Amino acid sequence: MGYDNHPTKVADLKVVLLGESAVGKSSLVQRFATNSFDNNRESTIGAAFITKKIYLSDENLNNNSNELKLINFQIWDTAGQERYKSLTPMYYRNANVAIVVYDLTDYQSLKKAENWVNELKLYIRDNQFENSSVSAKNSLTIYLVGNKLDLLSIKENEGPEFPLSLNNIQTYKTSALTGEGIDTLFNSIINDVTDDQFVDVDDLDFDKNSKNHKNSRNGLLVDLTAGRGGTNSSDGFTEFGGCSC
Ligand SMILES: Nc1nc2c(ncn2[C@@H]2O[C@H](COP(=O)(O)OP(=O)(O)OP(=O)(O)O)[C@@H](O)[C@H]2O)c(=O)[nH]1
Repeated sequence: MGYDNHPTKVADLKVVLLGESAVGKSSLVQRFATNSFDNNRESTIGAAFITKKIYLSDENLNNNSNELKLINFQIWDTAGQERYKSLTPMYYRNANVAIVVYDLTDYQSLKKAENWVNELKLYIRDNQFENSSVSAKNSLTIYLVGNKLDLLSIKENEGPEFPLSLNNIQTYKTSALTGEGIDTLFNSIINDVTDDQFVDVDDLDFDKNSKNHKNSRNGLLVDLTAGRGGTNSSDGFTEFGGCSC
């Protein structure tokens, strides 16, 4: 099957990034979206919104049904500065995935990540209480990410010791600077998307004329035309909407 074919199934995946300021949330998103890194990134104001399409190639699928699946990542990159904290529930509400980021070289940022995980657990508990039959479509999965792996020397230990409350959370180590660990993190997120999160394209108004530039990366077909918007002072976007980055 050729990849000029259109996807047969599509899943919208709402992702939110949370964590202390300067741990590298925006840099992780940039690495994922455009496989690039910006040394002079400015702190996010409010939140930034980025979209990214990932096509799942045949070898990613556990069946021989000639299906091409598409995951539409809708990523909210929140500002880590304390003054924006009260806005954050607005972004994790209705999210499918929360990526809680800390800096592997900064113990305080791990404590902050622990606070976020506890807040998210309370949200999940209350949400499940309200909806007794929660499907994967409307549940929230937490991924804990220690970033700046490149700053840990081989001799050093594996980063700060984990508080017990974080023991049952999936954890990953990344470097937005080198790209190490980014594919592992996002492949896990993709693998955790369940069948009931996909809808048949026949049921959607899919734009059959859209042209996507696809690139093979670790078995995934990656659409390099990521869109972004939001209020990040470094790129000057002041409203939501698609533009190339
Ligand atoms: N060495 C190293 N530096 C990184 C890495 N990721 C980000 N940085 C740097 O850390 C600083 C903060 O990165 P950001 O991506 O802006 O951090 P943030 O968590 O989005 O910060 P806020 O927007 O304030 O919440 C920048 O100077 C980045 O260049 C990494 O993996 N390794």
